[in-house]
Amino acid sequence: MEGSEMRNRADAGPSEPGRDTRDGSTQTDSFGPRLSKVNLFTLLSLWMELFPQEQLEEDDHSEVAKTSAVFQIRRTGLVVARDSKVVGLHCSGPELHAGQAAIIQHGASLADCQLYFSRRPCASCLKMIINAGVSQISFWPGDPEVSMLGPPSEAALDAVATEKLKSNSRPHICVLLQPLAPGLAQFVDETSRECDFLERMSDDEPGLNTEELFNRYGTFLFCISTTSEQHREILTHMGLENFCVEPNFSNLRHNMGELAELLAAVAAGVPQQRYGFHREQHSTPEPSPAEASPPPHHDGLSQEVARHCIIQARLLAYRTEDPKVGVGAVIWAKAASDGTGALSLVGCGYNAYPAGSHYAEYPQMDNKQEDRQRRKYRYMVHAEQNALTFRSGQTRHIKPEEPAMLFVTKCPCDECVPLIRGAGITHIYTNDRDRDKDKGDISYLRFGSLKSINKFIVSTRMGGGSCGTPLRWYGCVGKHSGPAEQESHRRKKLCTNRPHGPPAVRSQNNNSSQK
Ligand SMILES: Nc1ccn([C@@H]2O[C@H](COP(=O)(O)OP(=O)(O)OP(=O)(O)O)[C@@H](O)[C@H]2O)c(=O)n1
Repeated sequence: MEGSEMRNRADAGPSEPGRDTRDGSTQTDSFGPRLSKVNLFTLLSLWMELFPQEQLEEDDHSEVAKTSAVFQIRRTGLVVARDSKVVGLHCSGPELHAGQAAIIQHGASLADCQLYFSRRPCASCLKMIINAGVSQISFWPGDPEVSMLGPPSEAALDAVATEKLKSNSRPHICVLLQPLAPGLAQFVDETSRECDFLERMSDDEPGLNTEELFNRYGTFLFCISTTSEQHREILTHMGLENFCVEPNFSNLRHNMGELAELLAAVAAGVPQQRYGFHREQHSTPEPSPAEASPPPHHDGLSQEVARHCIIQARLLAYRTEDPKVGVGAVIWAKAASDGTGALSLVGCGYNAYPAGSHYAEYPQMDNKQEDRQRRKYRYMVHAEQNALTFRSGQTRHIKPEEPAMLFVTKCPCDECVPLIRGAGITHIYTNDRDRDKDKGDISYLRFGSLKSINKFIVSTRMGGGSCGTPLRWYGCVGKHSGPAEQESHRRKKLCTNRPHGPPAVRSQNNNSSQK
């Protein structure tokens, strides 16, 4: 392992200092514990591995598929970060591995980037990535891309080659896992159960058992499902013997388990069934249930892909710096052709104070604070604004011929609508809970009159939810109003008056924030 470093930060202390609570005494709400950047990137890479797979084209790819099966090539997810900002989200496709897709898209601009893989990449990917001059390669310490659970010969050859590449390379090749901030797992679990998507369903179908729906989808694990013995064997073959000794091994499995459960909880908050994004029709009355049968696909984007992307946005929201409301946004354009089908990342972000600033220096109050100077609104950069500012690079300017899709966990506000339109976004996927509200310092009045952009609003299937059941569409003005809505609005917050949980964790210096 000369020249490279295998680091386990699994037993490092909290990744970020505690939040400055100078104003805490007057704050009734405070955002919960925060996801560390390393863990966000790790989670996004794991989630990318599950990007809905495009159908293999029989003629072109069947041979590739057969070869992959023989060599047990596992699908892999990849996050490319530059200066701690996500500039690429990739996954293996029918033909290209995730690492190869990244090389094709970014080329030499991978230099000095940090790569987060959901599996240790195979030697053919690794050599190209090292060659591109990346500064760091981190991978999830489970079964590698050339699976150790398959035929041994290929895996053994690949393991020898990757070890040699590691020992001769400049970039740090390592395992980076951080423990979750205290209380984060519980916070994510609670907020996922109260997620807008589940909440909307229970509002509309009061009898619906959302708890059951939540639990049903919360089961996938990343190499946590292998037995301890198998896992030890895999680690040993990968040259990670140092993880096999106690207490390292238990710490590693514990940290992996926590992250996998967190991802499962976030994904479970956006159920696959009884739910979907549906295009809002302009100037036409809401169709009756009998007429309403939106196709499963719209503009070529399946419900599965839309769900996948909004879950990415929800993961980003757990990096918020807003004391009250976490919002995440991700923008994809139709362009590339790796495992993401025809999608290529434009940018992503979450709501936060301006990059490089000290959180505590800024007002943090909401509009319940009478002194307007102490309100956060003039300082907080919105999720969409960060996603548009920190795009993936020159190549990711939004081109008129490439439909650009924004997935955002909260309805765009009046400050963001002109930016979104001006940037050339063609599709918005969101929910419409605050739509048409004027809250004084922030208002949501312009979204409704936005006609030039296709709007897809989360809606739920009515009356049993079998595939043939007609759908009822939402996105209608003023649907939620009155005390019930206000109560529901109060509960919708990612964190509102949490009865328990540890003190909030906050970075005082957000130099490295993804903006
Ligand atoms: N599309 C949006 C909408 C809102 N925000 C974020 O959400 C915050 C405002 O949230 P909102 O719920 O409208 O207002 P609050 O005053 O926080 O809460 P309340 O509902 O109690 O008024 C903004 O500061 C911003 O951080 C965002 O990032 N992107």
